[in-house]
Parts: sequence; C-alpha cells; structure tokens
Amino acid sequence: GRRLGVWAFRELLPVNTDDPVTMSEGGTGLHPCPRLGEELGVRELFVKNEGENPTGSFKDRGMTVGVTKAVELGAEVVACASTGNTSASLAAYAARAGLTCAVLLPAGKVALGKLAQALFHGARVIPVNGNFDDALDVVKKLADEGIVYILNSVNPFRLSGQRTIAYEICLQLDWEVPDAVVVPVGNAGNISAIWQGFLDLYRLGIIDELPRMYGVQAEGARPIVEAIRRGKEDIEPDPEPETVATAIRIGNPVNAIKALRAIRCSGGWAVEVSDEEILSAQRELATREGIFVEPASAASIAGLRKFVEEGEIDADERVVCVTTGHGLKDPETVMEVCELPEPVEPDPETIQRLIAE
Ligand SMILES: Cc1ncc(COP(=O)(O)O)c(/C=C/C(=O)C(=O)O)c1O
Repeated sequence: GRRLGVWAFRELLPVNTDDPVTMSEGGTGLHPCPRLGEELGVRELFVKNEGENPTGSFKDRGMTVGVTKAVELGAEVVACASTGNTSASLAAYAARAGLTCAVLLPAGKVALGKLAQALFHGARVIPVNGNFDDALDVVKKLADEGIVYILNSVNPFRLSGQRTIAYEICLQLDWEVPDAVVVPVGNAGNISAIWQGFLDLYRLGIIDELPRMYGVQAEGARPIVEAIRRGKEDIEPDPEPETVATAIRIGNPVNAIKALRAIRCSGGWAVEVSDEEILSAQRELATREGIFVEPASAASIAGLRKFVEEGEIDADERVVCVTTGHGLKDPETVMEVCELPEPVEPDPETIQRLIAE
C-alpha cells in the first residue's frame, strides 16, 4: 500500500530513519508518447517526466535523501552551487528541515523560475561572478573546512535518491527493462545515478537485463561527448560553456568518470545537440504530447532523434527519455519564441474569426 515515490524504496536508501524530510517526491509519470515516437522513428517512446516533482525537477529525489542525512548528521548549514534547480530544491527541503541554506549561482545565468524558488524559500542566494564550475569550487572548499554541508552531487546521499528513477521506470514497465534510456547531462550525476539504480535491481535479481545509457549535451557544453567520442578516460574541462539550456551550462562535470563508465559499461553513447534542436524538441513535446519541459530537459528528445538517425538506437526499440525539469522554470525562454497576440474586443464575430484563423 505504499505510494510510488522515493521512500517506497526506503530499504534501498542509505538513511536509517523513519522520519525523512519529504514532500512526496518521486512517483512521476512514465508517459507513452506515440505521436512523438512516430516522428522520431522509435516503436515505443516513453517520457519519464521529472518536472512533476515538488519543486519541478529530479533534484528533489536527491535532496530528500541528502537533507534527511544532513539532519541525521546534525548539520546546521547546507549549501550548494547550482545552475538553478539544485538551489531551488535545496532551498525548499532546507526550509522544511529548518536548516540554514546558502546557494551560489552563476550571476545572470539562472532561469527566472528557479531564482524565484530559491529566494522565496528563504535561502541565502549568492550570485557569483563566474560559471557554475567556479561556484562549485568555492562550496567544495567550504565543505572541506566543515563550514557547510554540501548537497551537490559530489554528496553520495544525493545520488542515491536519484537511483529511484530507475526503480520506478522498471516498476512502471511491469519490471521489464527499456532497451535505451536517454538523459540530458550537465554535472553528470543523474545519468550515473540512474545507471546505478538499474545495477541495483540487476544485482538483486529483480531484472535480468540492463538498458543502454545515452547522454545528451548542448553543443556549447559537451565535455562528456568529446571524451566518449575520443575514447578518453577523463574529460577536458570547457572553461567557457555556453547554451540556452542554462541548466546544463557546465564545463567541468564532477561526475564525469562515473558518467563515462555508465555510458561505456551499458553499451550506450553520447551526442551533442544545438540550441535550435533543443528549443524545437521542447516545442514538439509540448504541442504533440502535452508535456512542458525546460530546455535542458528537451535535450534528451533532441538527442534521441540523432541517436536514431545515426543508428545508435533502432526503430523497433523501447526507449525512455528522462525529462528533468518543468517548463515553468524558464518562462523567459518560452516567451522569446512565442508571439502573444494583441488584445481584441470580446465580441463573438471577432473571436470566431480568430479561432478559425
Ligand atoms: C533540468 C536539468 N536537466 C539536466 C540537468 C543535468 O543533470 P546532471 O547531469 O545530474 O547535472 C540539470 C542539472 C542541474 C544542475 O546541475 C543544478 O541545478 O545545479 C537540470 O537542472
């Protein structure tokens, strides 16, 4: 009788408490998307919509475990660097736990919805002159000195919560395993955690096969793609990452080694997509299947199109695209590509004409 969500899998989580800091995170929809699948050329396309979480991104799965652990350890100040969603999630869960929260953000590069969340939940929002990577370096130094408890994905408790994405996908597919799972990659924690989740189920004998893991990055921020393409063991950090998908505007992913292993051990691959491809995929998903995601999330859809074109994923395979954040996070990017009509008089003829146009 457990509600589907992160804590339905409590026996698999590394936190021994029956009093978690929780807001019913997880239990997100695994939506069949036949029209979009048809367009992309795959037999069965599902979208695992993480924008349905309490603060609108998959980060809540990690934060519920990470912040519960912070309380267990007696931490007083929790902190993170963030491109936005981590800070929004940490601000909410820290508020719920009564912890002081500090978030460092790359000044001018965080979507409006995420800023509103972090500010409104009462976090100490600290914009810094520099990129996400510079901000993370500072928070890591402060954590090493015991001044803050860090909740970025260098914290293993954060990633353990995100494994539940894999648990839920299998449960929602009646314990079958998809052929391919496509994930947008920034700091590279999520693709690593999802792979670990599938491995957990495999080692427990619950599933007897494993999916291939596919990572998608923005053309302007693609260190993982370059390392995969060149067969490298580690990445070349990109000092100037740039993309409209600000959530994945990351040049030096801390989980690079884990992500390279997840992609290689699973027989998957990685690809980059342009900002234009991201924005058109975002629009297609919203207009064809009614699912509204922020730009970075749509990278998984744009990437799937390329994996099918390149023969990495076959037309007759079952594919899950993980869409990682809600579209409301970044309304400004949406309004840049939409045309709001001028107001008209509310008379029936005018309205009828406009509807018919
Ligand atoms: C919508 C969305 N989609 C994909 C990613 C990439 O996940 P990772 O590869 O695990 O980093 C993020 C990451 C955001 C942050 O890193 C942050 O919020 O600081 C995101 O918000």
